[in-house]
Amino acid sequence: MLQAEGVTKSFGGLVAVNDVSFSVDDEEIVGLIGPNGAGKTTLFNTITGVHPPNQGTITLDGTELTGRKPFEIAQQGVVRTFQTARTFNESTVLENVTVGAVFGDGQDPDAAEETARECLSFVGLEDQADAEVSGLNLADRKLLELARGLATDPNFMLVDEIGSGLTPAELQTLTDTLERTCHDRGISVFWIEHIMDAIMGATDRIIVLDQGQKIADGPPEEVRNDERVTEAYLGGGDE
Ligand SMILES: Nc1ncnc2c1ncn2[C@@H]1O[C@H](COP(=O)(O)OP(=O)(O)OP(=O)(O)O)[C@@H](O)[C@H]1O
Repeated sequence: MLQAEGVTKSFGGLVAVNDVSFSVDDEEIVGLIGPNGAGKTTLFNTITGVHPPNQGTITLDGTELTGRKPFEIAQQGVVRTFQTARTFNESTVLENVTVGAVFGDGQDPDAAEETARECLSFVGLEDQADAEVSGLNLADRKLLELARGLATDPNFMLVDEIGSGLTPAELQTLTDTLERTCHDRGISVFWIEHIMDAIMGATDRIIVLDQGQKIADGPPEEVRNDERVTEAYLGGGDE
């Protein structure tokens, strides 16, 4: 279980994350939403060690993550996927995922390739193993990003706006893959997404931030009908 207590992160005078406490249980898939500038990315950065909190604590299965370096946090099994897939375009799909297993999980090359093939199969990209990454469409790049994360053998996955730019069918495939990641592989998923229908349909619980503060935390249908959440989005304007 990931547990955050009273996490605060300021940039100069701006309090981007303000006294936020929450938990993500084992094998739980939790959405993180909120208007632009609410503090979602900053909260992710406090977990991964990119921007350590000024106050508060973050633990994973009782191990203190607060104040540790990003690579140490990654070694604890916390992996993050990015909005824009950070892949090596000149290499093949299989090589990209193998790198995840070698550097993320310390596997030797043969074991890493076997892990990579299994992860590609899990996300449905096994037929593309030998394709160059530069030839993949956007949806497949996002699945590749997930496979790379899975190859590091994580127990906690942070997913950052992976749904943008996809067709409804592609989004459904991605959402199903995230749900299977959580429920079949036992990996907790903490997922920032702006596409409401996707996140409402796929998550066990949703946490809502507004202006750095947590304003709701509950099942999707409860959050959808929460007055504070509606107000935050109306006030936020463009979402
Ligand atoms: N490195 C930084 N230096 C200064 N201010 C920052 C930094 N990172 C974020 N902020 C500020 O912190 C606030 C929260 O930003 P953050 O990116 O976490 O919001 P968000 O909810 O992820 O927004 P979006 O949905 O637009 O990505 C914003 O006011 C932003 O300008």
